Amino acid sequence: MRIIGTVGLPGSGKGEAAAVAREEDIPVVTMGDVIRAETRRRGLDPTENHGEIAGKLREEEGETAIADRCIPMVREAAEDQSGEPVVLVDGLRSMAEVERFVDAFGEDFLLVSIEAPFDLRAKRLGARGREATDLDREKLREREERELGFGMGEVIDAADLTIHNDDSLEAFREQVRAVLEAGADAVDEQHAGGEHE
Ligand SMILES: Nc1ncnc2c1ncn2[C@@H]1O[C@H](COP(=O)(O)OP(=O)(O)OP(=O)(O)O)[C@@H](O)[C@H]1O
Repeated sequence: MRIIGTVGLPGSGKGEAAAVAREEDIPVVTMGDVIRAETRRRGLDPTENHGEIAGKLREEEGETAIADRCIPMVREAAEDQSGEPVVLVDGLRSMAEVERFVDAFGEDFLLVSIEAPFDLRAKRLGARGREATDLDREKLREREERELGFGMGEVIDAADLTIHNDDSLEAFREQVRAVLEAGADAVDEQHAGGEHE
């Protein structure tokens, strides 16, 4: 079994990595979806109250509230597969969450950091234009600081391997496919990264 967790600042390419997994029929558990579902359950608007509910869940149920809800979903997605199961978990944000996944899956859990410089992420998000914040560099900075406040910087530093997403989209997708197929072994073969510059 291989459980691949991704971490990355806004616009780094996590959604794109999840799209590659889906194309390969690899199930994706999106931590943000768990928060969106909870926001809706509380009768609130997921586009406006997402950050607030993420914080509330952690306050009410502890730091691993979101990871705790994801783990049974990951197990179920793995059990549904024949052969060697692979599941992608999109969007880990704190070391408490990482530790929860390591407790649950041990060596089968691989933490992958997706990295790109701020200007490139701002440009790509501007082109994506999915949310109002995509077009606003200041809002991007604010979002980034909030994420780092949850401890994302430590998670990035703790990653087992790094994919540098500073080339073409096709080059990035190729690296993601290699990691999905071979896990950490993909790094030596594909030069998918691993060293911080
Ligand atoms: N190497 C690349 N070249 C060009 N465009 C890219 C590249 N990587 C990602 N993109 C595009 O940049 C945008 C941001 O990527 P993506 O949506 O995957 O980021 P994300 O990490 O999921 O961001 P967020 O956390 O803000 O949702 C998307 O439109 C994606 O298609």
